[in-house]
Amino acid sequence: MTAPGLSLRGDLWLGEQALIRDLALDLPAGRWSCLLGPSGVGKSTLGRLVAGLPGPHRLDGGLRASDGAPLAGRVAMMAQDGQLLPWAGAERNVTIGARLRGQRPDRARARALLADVGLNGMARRRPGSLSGGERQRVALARTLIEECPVVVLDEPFSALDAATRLAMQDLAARLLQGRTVILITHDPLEAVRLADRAWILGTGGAEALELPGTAPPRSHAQAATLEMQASLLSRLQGMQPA
Ligand SMILES: Nc1ncnc2c1ncn2[C@@H]1O[C@H](COP(=O)(O)OP(=O)(O)OP(=O)(O)O)[C@@H](O)[C@H]1O
Repeated sequence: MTAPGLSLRGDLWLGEQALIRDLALDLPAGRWSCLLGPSGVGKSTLGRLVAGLPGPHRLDGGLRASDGAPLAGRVAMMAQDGQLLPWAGAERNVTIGARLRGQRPDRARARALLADVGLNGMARRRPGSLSGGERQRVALARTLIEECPVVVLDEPFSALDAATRLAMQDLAARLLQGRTVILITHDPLEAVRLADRAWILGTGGAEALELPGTAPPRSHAQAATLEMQASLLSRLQGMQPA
């Protein structure tokens, strides 16, 4: 599996509403690109566009993969709300992609991933009997089991406590090594820990961020990480509507 880079150009529209003008994003192949920005700016819309999900969104300058091949079938997305099937247990939720494609589900891999995300012994539990953070980890396992070269993670760790969040960030960084990952997050520390590249999206386009010179995943305790987190938080605070 070779992961392509992605190029996004032009204005992002949702129906008749222009969300972001003049996007010019080059997401490097096999790396983590992080998108931040105020609520409602269009980050999830952009994620859904990359994932090829249906909807009234469009990017009028185009979305291209660096290898020139279509993206269809090469993107896995973990949506903000997880979108688990309420009637299926955790393991069946994790293997739903294979089932829908008519393939034999890899149950052993699903159980191993559930154990990796800290849900050992919960394979049969339905979403309704899981906490919000546990549901989010089932959705993460479902994304990780797909062998897609491009992965969109839309606020994947938002429901987790701080320690579990750090552990899941490290797990995702390890298991998604070599994939082209788009991480949408509101958490400046998460962005600084995981990103190879990062941008703040606004209605006028994307502003690239300077990141520490070390390779991700970066320690949450390093001075450079904490300094960058603080400065990013101040910038995001300045972008909120009064
Ligand atoms: N199905 C929809 N129909 C109409 N408008 C929508 C729909 N989904 C989103 N929007 C609007 O599109 C805009 C962008 O939404 P989007 O979810 O992409 O923002 P976001 O940056 O991901 O926000 P957040 O950080 O709060 O998740 C918002 O103004 C939102 O109200």
